[in-house]
Amino acid sequence: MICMVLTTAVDWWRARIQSKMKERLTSEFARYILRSKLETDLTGVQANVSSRHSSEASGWYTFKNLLDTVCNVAGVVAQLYLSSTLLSVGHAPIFTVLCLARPILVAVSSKSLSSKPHLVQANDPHFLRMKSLRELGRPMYRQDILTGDIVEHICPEFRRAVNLLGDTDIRDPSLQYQRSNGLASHILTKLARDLPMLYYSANAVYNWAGFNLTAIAALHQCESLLHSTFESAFDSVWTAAEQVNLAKAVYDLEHVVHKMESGDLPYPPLGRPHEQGMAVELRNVSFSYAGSTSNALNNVTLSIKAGQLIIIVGANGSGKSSIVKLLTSLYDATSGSITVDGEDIRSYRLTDRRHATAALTQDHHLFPLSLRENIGIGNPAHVADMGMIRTAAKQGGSEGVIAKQAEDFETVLRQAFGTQYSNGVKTTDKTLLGEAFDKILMTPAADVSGGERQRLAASRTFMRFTSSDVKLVCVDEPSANLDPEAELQLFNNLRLVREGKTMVFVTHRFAHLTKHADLILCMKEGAILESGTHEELMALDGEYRKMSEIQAKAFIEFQDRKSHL
Ligand SMILES: Nc1ncnc2c1ncn2[C@@H]1O[C@H](COP(=O)(O)OP(=O)(O)OP(=O)(O)O)[C@@H](O)[C@H]1O
Repeated sequence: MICMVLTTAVDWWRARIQSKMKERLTSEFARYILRSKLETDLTGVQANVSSRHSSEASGWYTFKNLLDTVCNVAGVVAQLYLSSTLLSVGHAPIFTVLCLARPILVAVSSKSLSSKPHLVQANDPHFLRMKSLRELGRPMYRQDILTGDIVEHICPEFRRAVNLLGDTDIRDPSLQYQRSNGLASHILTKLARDLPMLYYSANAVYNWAGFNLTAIAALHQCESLLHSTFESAFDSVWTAAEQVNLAKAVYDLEHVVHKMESGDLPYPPLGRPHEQGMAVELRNVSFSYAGSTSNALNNVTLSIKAGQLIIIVGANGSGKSSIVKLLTSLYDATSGSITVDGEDIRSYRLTDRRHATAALTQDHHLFPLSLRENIGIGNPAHVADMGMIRTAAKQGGSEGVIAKQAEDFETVLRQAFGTQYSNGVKTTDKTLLGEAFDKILMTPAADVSGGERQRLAASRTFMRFTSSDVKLVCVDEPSANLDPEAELQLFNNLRLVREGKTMVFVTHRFAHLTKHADLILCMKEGAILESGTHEELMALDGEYRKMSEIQAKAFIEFQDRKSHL
């Protein structure tokens, strides 16, 4: 009775601290995983560094499994001791071996992928097609599917893929692997279970003097306990091995392929006054993206002096954005050299290089945070400074966008869902729960248009300019979603904060910018075709002049249309 009370008390106490420990360890691993993910370079993201095996819960389950293993082994030792005291000296080892037979057979014959290094790839074309078609149910495809009126095409195609797949086993590969044990080993393991019973039954018949009924009953009980403890001990040893691998995978995230090289030099270099902006030189730089067979940049040589305003123009795919990605340290050059203020770019600390550059592109996303934080985060040191945030909003042209939102600067676009589910409650129920559920589901998520998103992203970049660390600004066609007036305003505002910064503009609509440019680069097929000032390039009568004239024509047509309206 004392044992029972003690066990219950320990169990109660264990359940309480277990849930607390689980939450703590899981949150700690979640923080670790988040940091690793946030720090992964674009090269790492493209290399698709798998995080399939690294989950927040891994650490906890590893810890729990190791404890279970220790408990199970202790249980086995205790039960072996008990059975040996019940048996005469000669019988104890045989009885133990017979009890061990089944768990050992199960362990030897069972096949598990978990502790083996393995690779899995689905290659059945019908399975892959079925998966792809199933993806089309995601909300991101909804508009294309509705406007394309293709529901009636997708459903039969899905059925066709399923039919073609037939009876192919599509369960998890580890389950498929486990199943393939032969019938003989199956029968053998079943038989092994009865070995101890056979042994003491035979002994009871042939050696009845050495066995009494009480001993048999106690042994029977002991044997069942031993079976289950052995089995769970083996199980927990296997699972612990697997869990340790999973926990290791979380720590491996830290060694993710960060291909970007980082040096030791601080930037700006200590003791060197740095008021003018970053000076950059590219010498015979070639660059190709991971997995790509062709070069995005071929032997590019160019010199950007501190504080200059550079404009890069050229056809689609000519390598303009790739130059920006090298300048903003998103990638390293494949060959050739890039120097910043006279030193190899890779000799500077990567974090310093990133502090010193700011980029405004058309690929920015708004974070699921308040609009205030979305802008303020541009300069984390002043994330709560409403004065600076309002100025940045004005400069980026997002003041009006924010004023339109229900909660002004505090509006959160696409708030992450917390816990949200219902059980047996429908939105149509005329009950308090039904109404509450309806309200939860019907609260529309605030959203903005493409151009408005662009303005908010621009405001974040303006906020970033408030940091005196920024010495190079790269603006890569941020105007794709902006109307011409907003675009002009944005460029003018960007020029106004140019002081002490080198600026690189990539644009297709360069007419109003050229007069401010110190240098214009015209690119074609990954190389710089022409470079110089607007007048010099016009005099060359080449690609730049052609593009410029097409643009001027389009501009005149636009002005004509505007005056007619
Ligand atoms: N992530 C990527 N992976 C592989 N290849 C890429 C990637 N991004 C760009 N490329 C290729 O690199 C080359 C140069 O692309 P880049 O984006 O630099 O051109 P761009 O002049 O900026 O084009 P656009 O005017 O269309 O923006 C193109 O051939 C493109 O297909």
